[in-house]
Amino acid sequence: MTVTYLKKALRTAHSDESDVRKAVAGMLATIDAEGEEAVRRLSRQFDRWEGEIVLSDAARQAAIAAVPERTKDDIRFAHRNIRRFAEAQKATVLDCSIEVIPGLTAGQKQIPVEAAGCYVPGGRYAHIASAIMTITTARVAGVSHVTACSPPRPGLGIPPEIVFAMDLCGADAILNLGGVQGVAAMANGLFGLPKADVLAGPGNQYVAEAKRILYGRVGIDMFAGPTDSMVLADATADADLVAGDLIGQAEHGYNSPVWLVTTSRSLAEAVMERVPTLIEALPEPNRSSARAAWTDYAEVILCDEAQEMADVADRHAPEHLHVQAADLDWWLGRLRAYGSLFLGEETTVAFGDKTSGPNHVLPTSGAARYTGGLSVHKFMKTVTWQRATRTAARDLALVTARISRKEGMEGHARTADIRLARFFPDETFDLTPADE
Ligand SMILES: NC(=O)c1ccc[n+]([C@@H]2O[C@H](COP(=O)([O-])OP(=O)(O)OC[C@H]3O[C@@H](n4cnc5c(N)ncnc54)[C@H](O)[C@@H]3O)[C@@H](O)[C@H]2O)c1
Ligand SMILES: [Zn+2]
Repeated sequence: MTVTYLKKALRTAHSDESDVRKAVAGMLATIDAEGEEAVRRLSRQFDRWEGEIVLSDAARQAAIAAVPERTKDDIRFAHRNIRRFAEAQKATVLDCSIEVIPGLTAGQKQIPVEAAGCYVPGGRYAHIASAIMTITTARVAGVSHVTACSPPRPGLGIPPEIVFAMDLCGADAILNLGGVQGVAAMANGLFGLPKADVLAGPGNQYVAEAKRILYGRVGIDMFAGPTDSMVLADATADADLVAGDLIGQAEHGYNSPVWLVTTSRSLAEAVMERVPTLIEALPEPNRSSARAAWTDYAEVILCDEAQEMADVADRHAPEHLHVQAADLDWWLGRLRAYGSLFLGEETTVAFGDKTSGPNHVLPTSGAARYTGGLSVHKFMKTVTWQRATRTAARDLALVTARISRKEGMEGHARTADIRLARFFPDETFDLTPADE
């Protein structure tokens, strides 16, 4: 491959992994040992929060009353779209059954988990949309109990718009908790709430690492840490739109990579020229985040042809992938690794982030190589069942006994033997592997 880096990243999402891992593992161990007391202490330490942990009904209603009507309508619009999309997904998650051999019927069933814990990030921005994405999806999947948590603002608690969204989307309980302590409180079932079976939601590197370590004890949606975005653009793309889209996503945080991959040197140069102006025009603290993300993490990659651009995209496996190039159907057919794909300049990643329908909780740091984003499936278990007639049991028992003996598993073999003896007392069977 002959790609040319017009700009190279100085750091990657994996640069400071081991420090974060150590810090988070220590915090989780403390919470395991000391429970709610440790959670309160960490909440004081990281979020300067001294107030109630489980939001009371009165506080919930007070927050809802404080949200302007237009904001409520906007949140309802987004909720409707995200719910409609999740419901369409749910309709594709089906039970099935077949007769595998005559008399042996087997099937799969979809069972939602009992309890979900939804993390709504909020350290820097008030991620209203993350509340909608996680809680709505859990509800559509059929989860019985949904807990949501988000970092409280010192002295104020969770921003009222987030509380409104959590309530609208169906959160049973709301915790004034962020970070590792929020994730652990939901996983461990502290503060009188059920233990979460699945944790979902994006967050910073501490949140993502806490979920990763807890995985196994609980299910998680995926590794969803610092956000990343790639734009694939050819000579037909509009440099202003491309530059704006890159910097728009770079404001997420100092460690949010954005990548431009293009076949057009002149487009790349035009974008790189516009970027500094766009960064400087942002308010603080967004400006500092975007500047750091651009300086340290961004890449601009020049390719010879579209096929090569697609290969670069597949290797990065970006969370968000935005094609601003000719022949959108070709790209849709060709691209293999992304969390969510945006086709054409009429849409943009921010539409997906906030309102359009497909989920915005997506795999980051290359996790799109092996998983898609949050969907109803992540809150459901595909389980299987089987039942047999005596005729089918006869065929199955013979083979099971012989394979079990080949494996050295005599106990297994005897569960087959006894059935043959019970169900077919007048017959004799050769239950040793044929070649012995
Ligand atoms: N992948 C996605 O779908 C997606 C979507 C939206 C946002 N995001 C990401 O979510 C993240 C939001 O980050 P945020 O920080 O604003 O909010 P956050 O809620 O994820 O994290 C805030 C919490 O981090 C904890 N914390 C802060 N510093 C710490 C430290 N030194 N040690 C231990 N814990 C510490 C605090 O307890 C605080 O409550 C961003 O990285 C953004 O890119 C991802
Ligand atoms: Zn975004």
